[in-house]
Amino acid sequence: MQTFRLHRRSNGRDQLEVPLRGRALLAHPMYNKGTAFSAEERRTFGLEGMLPDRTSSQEVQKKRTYQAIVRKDDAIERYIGLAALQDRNEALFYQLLEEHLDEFLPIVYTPTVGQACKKYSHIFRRGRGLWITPRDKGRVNEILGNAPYEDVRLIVVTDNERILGLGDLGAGGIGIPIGKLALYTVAAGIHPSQCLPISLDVGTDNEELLNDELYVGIRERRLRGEAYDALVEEFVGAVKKRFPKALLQWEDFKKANAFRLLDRYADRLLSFNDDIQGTAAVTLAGVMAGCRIVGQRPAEQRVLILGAGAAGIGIARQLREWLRRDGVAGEDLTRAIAVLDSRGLLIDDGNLSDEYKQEFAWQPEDGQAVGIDPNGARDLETVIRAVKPTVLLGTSGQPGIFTERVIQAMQAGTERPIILPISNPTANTEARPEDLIRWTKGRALVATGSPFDPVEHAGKIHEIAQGNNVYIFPGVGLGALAVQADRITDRLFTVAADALAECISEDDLAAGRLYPPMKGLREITRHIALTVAQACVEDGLAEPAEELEAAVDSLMWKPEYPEYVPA
Ligand SMILES: NC(=O)C1=CN([C@@H]2O[C@H](COP(=O)(O)OP(=O)(O)OC[C@H]3O[C@@H](n4cnc5c(N)ncnc54)[C@H](OP(=O)(O)O)[C@@H]3O)[C@@H](O)[C@H]2O)C=CC1
Ligand SMILES: CC(=O)C(=O)O
Ligand SMILES: [Mg+2]
Repeated sequence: MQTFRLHRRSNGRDQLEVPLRGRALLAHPMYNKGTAFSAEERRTFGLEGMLPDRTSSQEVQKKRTYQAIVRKDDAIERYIGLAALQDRNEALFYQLLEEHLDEFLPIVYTPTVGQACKKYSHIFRRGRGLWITPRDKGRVNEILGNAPYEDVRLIVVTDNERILGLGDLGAGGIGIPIGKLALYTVAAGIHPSQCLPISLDVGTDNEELLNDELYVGIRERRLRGEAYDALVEEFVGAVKKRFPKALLQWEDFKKANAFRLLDRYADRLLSFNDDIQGTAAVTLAGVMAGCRIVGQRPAEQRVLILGAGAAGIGIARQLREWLRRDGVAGEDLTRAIAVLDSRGLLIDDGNLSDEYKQEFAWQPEDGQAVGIDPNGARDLETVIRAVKPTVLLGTSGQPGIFTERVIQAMQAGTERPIILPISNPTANTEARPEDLIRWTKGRALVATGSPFDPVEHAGKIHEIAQGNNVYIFPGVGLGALAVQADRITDRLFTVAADALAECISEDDLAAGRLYPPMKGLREITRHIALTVAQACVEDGLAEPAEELEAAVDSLMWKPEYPEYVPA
C-alpha cells in the first residue's frame, strides 16, 4: 500500500509528494498528467523525450479528451473510453466528468454502467478495486493490505447479486462500486486515493456467466448460509482493522442479505445500505416536491409501493416517519402505505415470502376496510382501485408494469398523481415518462431512476428529473466523514431528504421537476453534508465540532493538478 501525500495549502494549490520517475510516473493514473507536465517537471522527474514537445494546459487536455470520447457513437464505447482515461489519468477523468456531468453521468452510472457490468468479462481491460472470494477465507486482512493506498475513507462493496434491476451479474458487478465511488469524488470531492471499490465475489448463479468461457469471476455457484456469513464477518473485521476511519456502503445486495447485513452491522461499523436508506431519502424528497406542486400536506397522501425489496421497504420506512411527523397514526398510518411484492399486496396471512415484509403487511381487516378481500385478488390494479393512492412508486425492476390501465386506475382516484418509476436501468423502468404524461394528459408528476429526456405534451415541456440515490449518498457519506461519526442512523437520511428538498426551487417545481438540476450536484451534496454533519453532532454520533463548514470543505478535493515535488 502506498501513502498518497497530498498537502492541502491555503493558497488553493495543493502540493503532491511524488515517489515515481520516468515511465513509472507516466503509467500511474494517480500521478500521471500526460502532456500537461511542464518542461521543469519533465526535467525533475526524468520525463524528457518521453512526451511530445508541447505542454498542454488543463483546458486543452480536456478539450482533446472530450473530443476523443464523444467521437464514439456507442454508449458502451464511451464507457470504455472513460474507464481507460480513469486508469490513465484520474485528475483529468474527474475534470472531464465534472464539466460534462449531464452528458457523462448516464455513461459512468445508470443506464450504461448496467451494460458494462453485463459485458464485464468481454470488455475487461484492467482491474480496479479489490476482489475477495471464498478462497480468501482466513486471509481477507491480507487481501485488503493489497489496496493501492493506505488512507482509505470510503468503501463501496457489493456481492453482485442484485445489480440494478439486472440481477446476479457475478464479477461484473464491480462496475457499480466503481461508478458509485466516481460519484463520491465528483459530488462530494472525496479524493480518489481514499476510495476503494470491493467485490465480494462469492460466485454466481447466473448460468450464462457460468457457461461463458470468457467469464473472469470465480466459476462457482453462490456461497450461501453460514459460510457466506462467516466470510462477510471476516471482511467486516478486516475493514475495521485496516481502515478504521472508513465508511462502508453496502450496495446492490439482494433483498434478504441487504436487510440482514444492515441490521447486523449498522451498530458495529460506520456503514449504511444505499439501496435501502439512500433510495428512501431521495424518494421522500421527490414526494415532498410533488406535494408542494399539488399544494397538499403529507397527511393527505396515500402511497402505493410496487416492489417489497431493499428499495421498496426502505422507502416505506422513510415515508412512514414523514407521515407520522404530520400526525398520521394508528391504522390510518398502516393503511396510508400499501406495499406489493410479486404476489400482490402484503397481507399478514401467514404466507409472506420473507420475514422482513411483516413490517408493512396489512392485517386482513385493513384490506377489508378498503374493500380488498384477503382471500381474493390483491394485484396492482385491484389495490389501486381500492386504496386510491395519490403516490405510486415503482421499485420492482419490472419493465412496463405501470400499464395504461394501471395509470387510468390511479387517475380515477386522484387529480394529479405523483408517479416515480425508479427502477434502473432505463430498460427496467416501470413506465416511460412520455407514456405517463400522455395517459394522464399531462397531469402526472413524474421522476425516474435513470435519466429521460423532457416530454412535450399539449405545447408544454415536462422536465423529467432523476429520482436516484446519487442525490443522497455522497452528502451523507461526506457529512459523516467530516465529523468522523461512529455510526449512521435512519434519521441522518431523514435530514438528508429534508436538505435535498430545500434545494428544489420554485423554478424546478414550475417546470414539473421533482429534483434540482443534476449540474448542481456538488453544491447540493455540500448542503446535505453540512446538514448531516450537524445532525451527527446533535445526535451524539460524533464529537461536537466548531467548524463544520471547514471540516466538510477540507475533504472536498477539486480535480486540479497539484504542484509536484519529489518525495
Ligand atoms: N433510483 C434509485 O436510486 C434506485 C433504484 N433501485 C431500483 O429498484 C429496483 C429494485 O431494487 P431492490 O429493491 O434492491 O430489489 P429487490 O430484489 O430487493 O426487490 C425487488 C422487489 O420487486 C418485487 N417484484 C418483482 N417482480 C414483481 C412484480 N411483477 N410485481 C410486483 N413486485 C415485483 C420483488 O417481489 P418478491 O419479494 O416477491 O420477489 C421484490 O420485492 C431495481 O431495479 C433497482 O435498480 C434501487 C435502488 C436505488
Ligand atoms: C441507483 C441504485 O443504487 C440502484 O439502482 O441500485
Ligand atoms: Mg444500488
